[in-house]
Amino acid sequence: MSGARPARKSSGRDGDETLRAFPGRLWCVVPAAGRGTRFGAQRPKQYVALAGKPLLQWTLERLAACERIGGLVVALAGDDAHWPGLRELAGKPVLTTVGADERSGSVLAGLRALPASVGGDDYVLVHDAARPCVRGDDIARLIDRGVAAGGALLAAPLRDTLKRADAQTRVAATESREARWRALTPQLFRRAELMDALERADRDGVAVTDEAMAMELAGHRPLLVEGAESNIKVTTPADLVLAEFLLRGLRAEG
Ligand SMILES: Nc1ccn([C@@H]2O[C@H](COP(=O)(O)OP(=O)(O)OP(=O)(O)O)[C@@H](O)[C@H]2O)c(=O)n1
Ligand SMILES: C[C@](O)(CO)[C@H](O)COP(=O)(O)O
Repeated sequence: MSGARPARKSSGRDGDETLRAFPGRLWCVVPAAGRGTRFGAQRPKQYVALAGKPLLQWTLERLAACERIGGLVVALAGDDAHWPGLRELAGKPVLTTVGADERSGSVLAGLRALPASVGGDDYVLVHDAARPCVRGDDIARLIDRGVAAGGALLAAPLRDTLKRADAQTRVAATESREARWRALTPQLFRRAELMDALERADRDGVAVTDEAMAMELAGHRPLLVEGAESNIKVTTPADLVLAEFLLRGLRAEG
């Protein structure tokens, strides 16, 4: 990413000349306002170098390359000093807004910053900036099955034996892995329903860790759509090594 510019709240007017999002394609909100505490780098992990580019650049490029996505809204930290001022990727508009102290708040800010042309009943995607290895075919399958189901998320079935630990990190119990899945992103919901669910969780003081949790609390039953195990979330430095390996494989696939 070229020279950094401070994050600023984009209004619909900012990208009017490119807001003609590709007809029939969905907008994607990208929460990218985290601090990367568990990663422990000098800069927020979304800006650490990954295969020669900032991690966030990979994620945004992979989303913009997806045929089914028409525009991106990136929620940035108010003091983000690394954002390069992108306004377009692959001919698709890139808008920004200021995120919040929690991921759910950043997602809500992104939903609010979507162009007015995105109606309340329109489906939108939410994808972590920290997941640079997402596959376009997974996104397409999520959209096709999620729209039919009224909302969905990519997920991976738990394949390891699951242990619960006591305070001394010793096995307290072995938990069933039957019907247990790991939630991934993107997650796909109607704009208004998701905003209502997130606002309701916030009012109720419930800390939701993904969009589907907020939707479940609001009475919805999102569909799990199996996604690639390679769609990892970069949380610690060890994940970055794996992400570089996975990206190389994705590039080899073309
Ligand atoms: N207040 C926040 C917190 C997180 N995120 C984003 O949500 C995604 C998943 O969050 P996580 O992996 O937990 O990132 P961090 O919160 O930065 O990591 P940590 O918890 O280690 O600080 C990331 O793309 C992150 O930038 C966000 O937009 N706003
Ligand atoms: C949204 C998510 O990636 C689904 O697994 C996860 O909940 C994010 O958690 P984090 O602690 O904010 O990284």
